Amino acid sequence: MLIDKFISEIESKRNCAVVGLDTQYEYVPDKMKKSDPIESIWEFNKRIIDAIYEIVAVVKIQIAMYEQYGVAGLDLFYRTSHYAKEKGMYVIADVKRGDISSTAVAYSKAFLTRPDIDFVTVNPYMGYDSIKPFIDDCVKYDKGIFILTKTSNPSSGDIQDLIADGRPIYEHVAIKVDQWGKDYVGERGYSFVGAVIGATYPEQAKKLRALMPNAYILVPGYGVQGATAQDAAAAFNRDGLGAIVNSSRGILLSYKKHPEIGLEDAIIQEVIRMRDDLNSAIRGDKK
Ligand SMILES: O=C(O)c1cc(=O)[nH]c(=O)n1[C@@H]1O[C@H](COP(=O)(O)O)[C@@H](O)[C@H]1O
Repeated sequence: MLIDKFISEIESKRNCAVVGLDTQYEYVPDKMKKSDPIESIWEFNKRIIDAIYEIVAVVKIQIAMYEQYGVAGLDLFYRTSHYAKEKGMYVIADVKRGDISSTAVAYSKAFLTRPDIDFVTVNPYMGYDSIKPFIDDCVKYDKGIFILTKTSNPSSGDIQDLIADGRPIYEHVAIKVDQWGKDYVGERGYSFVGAVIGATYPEQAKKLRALMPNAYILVPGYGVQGATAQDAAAAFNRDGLGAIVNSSRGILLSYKKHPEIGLEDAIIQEVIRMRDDLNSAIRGDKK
């Protein structure tokens, strides 16, 4: 199962960090900027992937950053996913889809039938029939999903924290994630039905971790959104597994903090710093 191979790859790289390719033209170093934003971003993405693929197992590509450039941007999204896959990386398409089942079937087909995409993010607001087409395709094509459960943003509590039947809605979502994923647990004890929990909510993460012990958790919010490795560690199980931690701007823009070194060196330095920071918080490794 994909989820088992995915875990082995994270273990062999000893790195649960996800590099978020939320790339936009403004992020490209001035020296690399060409008149065509698409080609500039492509060059930037390729150089980042070339720099990281031996030490990082996973990239997350945020589709909104590409869609803002229209059809050429979408083509760039797929060129990027294809390139990362060619380099042996796991690819999460961060698309946050969710709609009635007939539409969800099409959304799922758009991403999960592709060999260059391993996981998608989905929104559970519309309930099980909006998620099931993705689960069916995960079975058919050996893929995985991450279901938004407690998101990292400051307003995530507006709806997710409301109390229903004595507990916050995000806990109800976690219980559903656990139920929906129970039949799809691989050899390593994790299901391909995963969850998203923001690193910015560590207290909630502890409870949620216990409510869905078999879910792999995508943890955004490390770095620019203010969460620390200690915060992110709340989403992990005792086995040191069970979660992956994303940083996008923190890595993409790291070259600005180190003008004295080249782009690749700055990216590698930041990725290694993040990896060691996480391993120290999760397993007590020496930094
Ligand atoms: O699903 C996500 O990845 C996600 C969920 C969430 O709760 N919060 C969150 O920030 N994200 C995504 O994670 C990335 C965070 O980017 P940085 O804040 O730049 O590291 C963006 O692509 C967000 O869309």
